[in-house]
Amino acid sequence: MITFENVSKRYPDGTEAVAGLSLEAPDAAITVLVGPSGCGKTTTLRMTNRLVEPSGGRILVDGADIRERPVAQLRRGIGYVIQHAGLFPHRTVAENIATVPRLLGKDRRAARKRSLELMELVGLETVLADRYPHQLSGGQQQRVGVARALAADPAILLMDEPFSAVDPIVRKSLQEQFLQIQAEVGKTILFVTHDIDEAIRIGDRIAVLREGGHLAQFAAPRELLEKPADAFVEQFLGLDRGVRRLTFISSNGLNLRTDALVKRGVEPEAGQLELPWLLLVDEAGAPLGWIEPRRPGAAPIPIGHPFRAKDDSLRAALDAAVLCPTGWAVGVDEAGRAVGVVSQEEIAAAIREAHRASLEAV
Ligand SMILES: Nc1ncnc2c1ncn2[C@@H]1O[C@H](COP(=O)(O)OP(=O)(O)OP(=O)(O)O)[C@@H](O)[C@H]1O
Repeated sequence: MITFENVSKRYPDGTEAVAGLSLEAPDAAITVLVGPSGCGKTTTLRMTNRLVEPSGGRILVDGADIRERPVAQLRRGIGYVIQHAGLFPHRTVAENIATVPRLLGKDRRAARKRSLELMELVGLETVLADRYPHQLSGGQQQRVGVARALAADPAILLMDEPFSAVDPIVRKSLQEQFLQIQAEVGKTILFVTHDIDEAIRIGDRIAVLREGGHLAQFAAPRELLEKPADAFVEQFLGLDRGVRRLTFISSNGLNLRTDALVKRGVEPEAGQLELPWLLLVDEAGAPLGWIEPRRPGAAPIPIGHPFRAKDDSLRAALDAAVLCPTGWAVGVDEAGRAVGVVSQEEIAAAIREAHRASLEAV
């Protein structure tokens, strides 16, 4: 656990970068520091590995003041990933990753073996091991940066905007993979970003900072979206926080109807002819499109995208319903077979129900 106790930083020119920051970053969790430019996120991160010394307060790792340990020893237990990866340009990928193990005295072969293992962990093909950083894409470089930070198996990872130098699609895949890696390695992570969507996607806890390094709110993502502490946090979260909080509510409480499913080549039953729409499925149960029983022979209407009935959120179900011209969402199982359909109206009722339950829980 990393504990900030009333930490402040005033730079020599008088800039108040961080003011009275107190928070606890729990073990094996991702704590995100988010806020507008200049609010002291990087300063806070760099105080944790003593690249910057606080002007006041204390930082503790597992209860011990970080000033009581030699800096080199402290940093050995802390991996650091920065924007643009910060790789050594004249070292190959494998050599970059092996930097710290080599410094710690690991022999060349063992260090290379570890590099290759880490490349696999972060989703890099090992054929890239002997390339130089400039021969990699931005996303690949970021992965090398993460692998290098993990190389000495530190308990703590500090990550400063690690995914911000790549395009949104690569960024999303880096985020997803990062979450998978974290599920495996369970590090205590402090992650800086200015992007609230990234914070909500990856954070277990989110610290929203405002100008001058003041902590505006420290909460889990769902709580942040449901109960922003003040107008600043609310504005920072953006206009669609109502829809985004549905990401944290499971869709498995939705009542999926199965009477609207009809197999290809099978005549609809009498009761089905009363329904406005029927979902045509193939022999294996995969959705093919919507048909109108009153207009036999018309081409099926595409379903848009389905949602995973067991594990997707209400947000995914709602999105599927609003994207489809029929206003119905198709729920599928892990094999992509339709398990039922649900209307926008029923999803809206489930949202109201979830809202009421969360108000009652307060
Ligand atoms: N070495 C320094 N000397 C003086 N002022 C500094 C120094 N480093 C940072 N600052 C100032 O401290 C404040 C906080 O900077 P910091 O880099 O911690 O913010 P940030 O939230 O990480 O910003 P960004 O999102 O733009 O990277 C800013 O006003 C910045 O100009």
